Amino acid sequence: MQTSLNQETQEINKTADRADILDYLSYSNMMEGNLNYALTLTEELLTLAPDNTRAQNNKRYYKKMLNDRAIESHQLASQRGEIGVEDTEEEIKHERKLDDYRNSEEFATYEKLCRGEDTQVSVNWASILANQFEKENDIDLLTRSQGKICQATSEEESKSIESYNNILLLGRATVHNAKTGKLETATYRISKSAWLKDEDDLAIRRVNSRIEAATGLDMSTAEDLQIANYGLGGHYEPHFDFARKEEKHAFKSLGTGNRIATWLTYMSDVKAGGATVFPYIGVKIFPEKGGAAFWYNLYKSGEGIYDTRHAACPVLVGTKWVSNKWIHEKGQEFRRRCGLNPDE
Ligand SMILES: O=C(O)CCC(=O)C(=O)O
Ligand SMILES: [Fe+2]
Repeated sequence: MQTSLNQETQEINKTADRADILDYLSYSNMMEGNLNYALTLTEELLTLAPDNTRAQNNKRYYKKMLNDRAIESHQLASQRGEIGVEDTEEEIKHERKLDDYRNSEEFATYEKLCRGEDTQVSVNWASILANQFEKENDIDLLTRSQGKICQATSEEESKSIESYNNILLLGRATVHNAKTGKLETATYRISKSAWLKDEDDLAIRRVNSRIEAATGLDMSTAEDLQIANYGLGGHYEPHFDFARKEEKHAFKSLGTGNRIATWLTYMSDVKAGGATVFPYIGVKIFPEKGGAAFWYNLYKSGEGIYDTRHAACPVLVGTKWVSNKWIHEKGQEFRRRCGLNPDE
């Protein structure tokens, strides 16, 4: 809401009603205990809508609460013999403070792509990738454009993957801490996920076999299929799927090498938001149920492709279901042969 208010202030052609935003924002600030700010917002609302009786009542109520609060802290201070201490400014609780990363150019590009805007693209990476993929794999059942692959799962498969049983398995998604090598939750990844094995369901076996047929890569060393569900605001900020050289412990316990490729299936449409975006190359993929995205994370030399940095944009309306298949290096020796050309 604060972001909406800031945006409305800057907009020339208004896309939202400022009075509505002030109404919601003052209420949420009151609930969080930011009474002074709630009062300021309500006073502004009353300049726009002087007859709004709820705002008139709220103004009286906030003033009374502020007054009670002042009396209470005065009494506490006098009990402690601290009379004369100046009131300090009320600090806004839960205010979103922007850290350096969120002020960075990369983050601005990520947000731009998430809004569906175009950014500068140095190469048409998506089509390069799609062509390379097409050349190496003879498959007719999939059609693709812009790195997207259609019909990766059927309606029935998606339904059975999102079944009640599997929903019960979902837990808060974690990220890998590069320093400790341990998994932990992080505010930059908000979603729920679960790992599903081949033996769990016929649908999983079928999806995995289709990925093997489509990519020509060996699935026996791949990670289990990860299903992920993003609710409102769910997102995963820019990251790499592969482990960088300094992340020595990343996939050590698996013993299957680095993540050579990612196959991402969209199991739902998303009403608004929820795109997968690649900020370095300006690619954005808005989910389409049954579609998939595929990309190599490593060159044939085994070096990481830094252009694959990507993110899951916040879901704005609706809910998003995806499944991830991370394919590993081991077992691909004859399927995707090593190369010495650094750009291959
Ligand atoms: O959900 C998406 O669009 C991308 C998810 C992703 O990048 C991941 O889970 O590693
Ligand atoms: Fe990812």
